[in-house]
Amino acid sequence: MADYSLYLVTGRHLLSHGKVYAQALEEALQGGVTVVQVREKDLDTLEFLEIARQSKALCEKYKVPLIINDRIDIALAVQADGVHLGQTDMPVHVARSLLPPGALIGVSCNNVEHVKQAVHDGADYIGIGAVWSTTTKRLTSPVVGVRGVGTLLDALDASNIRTVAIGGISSSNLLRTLHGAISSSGRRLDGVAVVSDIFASPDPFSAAKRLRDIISLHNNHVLQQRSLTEVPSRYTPDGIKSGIINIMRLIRESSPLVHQITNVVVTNQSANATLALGASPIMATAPEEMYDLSRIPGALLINFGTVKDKEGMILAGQFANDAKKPVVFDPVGVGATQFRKTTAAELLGTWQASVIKGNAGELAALAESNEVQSKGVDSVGSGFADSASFVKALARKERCIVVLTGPTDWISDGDIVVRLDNGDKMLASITGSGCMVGTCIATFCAGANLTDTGDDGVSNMFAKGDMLLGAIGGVVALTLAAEAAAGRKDVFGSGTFLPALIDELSRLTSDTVRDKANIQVL
Ligand SMILES: Cc1ncc(COP(=O)(O)OP(=O)(O)O)c(N)n1
Ligand SMILES: Cc1nc(C(=O)O)sc1CCOP(=O)(O)O
Repeated sequence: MADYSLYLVTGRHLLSHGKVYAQALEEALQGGVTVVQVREKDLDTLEFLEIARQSKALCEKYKVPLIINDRIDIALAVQADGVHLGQTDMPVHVARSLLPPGALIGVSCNNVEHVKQAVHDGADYIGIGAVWSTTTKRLTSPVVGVRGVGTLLDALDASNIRTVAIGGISSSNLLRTLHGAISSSGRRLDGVAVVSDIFASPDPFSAAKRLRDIISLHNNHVLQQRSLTEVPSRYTPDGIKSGIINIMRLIRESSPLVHQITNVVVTNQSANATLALGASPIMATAPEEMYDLSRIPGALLINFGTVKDKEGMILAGQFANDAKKPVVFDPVGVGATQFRKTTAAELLGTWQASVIKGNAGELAALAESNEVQSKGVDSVGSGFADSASFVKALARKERCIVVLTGPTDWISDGDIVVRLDNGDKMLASITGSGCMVGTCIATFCAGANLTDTGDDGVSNMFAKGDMLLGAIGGVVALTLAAEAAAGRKDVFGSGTFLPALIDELSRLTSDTVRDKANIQVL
């Protein structure tokens, strides 16, 4: 069976200055390309044939399948291994009847209908694109996005058709592409198809090798995760409490930076909550400072309550991913407007969140579920019928920790679900308590980021440390502080509750966590 993992699509016009086609192709093959497609859109037949012949000789030398784009006659003439067909090219069954038995046929797919048709037609593989925007080809269909690729993979059902993503893939977004493109049942891409990042490079060998190394890193990570069959002992209620206490100590000792791009309503109280926990807040929004901030140990919170600063949010998340810093995403009011939905999709398509936190209405909107509605930033009704299954499924889909807040808080990494029953109804009487949960989660994730053990799957590819523990710690800290504040004699209402809440965050002790945190692991 063909290995689609690094699928090169050529294009002679893209060659870097002074490069010769055959030389560039051979360097790419030496760098680890596993399939080659010859794609020439503006060559006469004779020139195309010559390029295809050269490609065939090199592909044979490196034992790599050769695919020809669009042209069945050329594929037949050079005895290529197959063809790639677009939606307006020759139908699969006609191509099949012309090609020798066993020929590979690939089809371009941009939406679920294309995918279903390709399965029905018996294609061998599909090219899903464009996953990112690209300048190599003028796109006539919308960009699918990393999360959209997962939706197309859902449409493959049990078929054994192979899949590659194409469009704008480079070494800077490959890991995000491989990690984020996953179906609800856990089906992943078989590979990625790349044009310019390899073929326009002055050094196609190094360009292909860089991509190859990222693919190996991702594959190793997947294998490592598969070998984790049991719930690790640190995720018993007592294990979790010990983990939270350890993170609390680390935050107080090391005071990590918690960079927060948040909304104007809560900026002040979020900064104070961060300080109360022992960390250092910075509420910076200018795109120009995102790189420098990402180099300082800590975590990033992106709360789009007043949806501004999108450029800064995009850059901050990308830099944080590069630096393996936690990214906590609080999509405040995402169900309220189409603009918020589009913005959330764009952000989540660009970087990998470590934790997504929201109320039932917000998370329903993100998951495109109608089970719970929102009114502005608030959730309407009593929530999900089965909150545990909901958070687990969303965590699997978004490839991160999901925190569903409410009278009971539910947290999942896609395998384990944790139920937390602390807090006080006074939290609902102040504005921004949900945003403060996000801040506390980001602060605990910053602490967890300092504890990376690098073993048994704790470290993930985009943020070092145990993000599940960080998310639980943040919720536990705020809800226990709320209980303590609400029980104080000097608290008479929401006006005195807020400062008491900040005080109690700073006074939170190991004993309180051990004795009062109400944690169940499901
Ligand atoms: C692997 C792969 N996927 C998609 C395409 C695009 O093919 P098509 O839709 O035929 O468009 P053109 O390449 O002809 O512009 C591809 N070539 N390879
Ligand atoms: C040939 C092609 N097909 C696409 C599709 O969406 O079907 S995108 C694309 C060009 C991909 O080039 P690059 O890797 O340089 O971005």
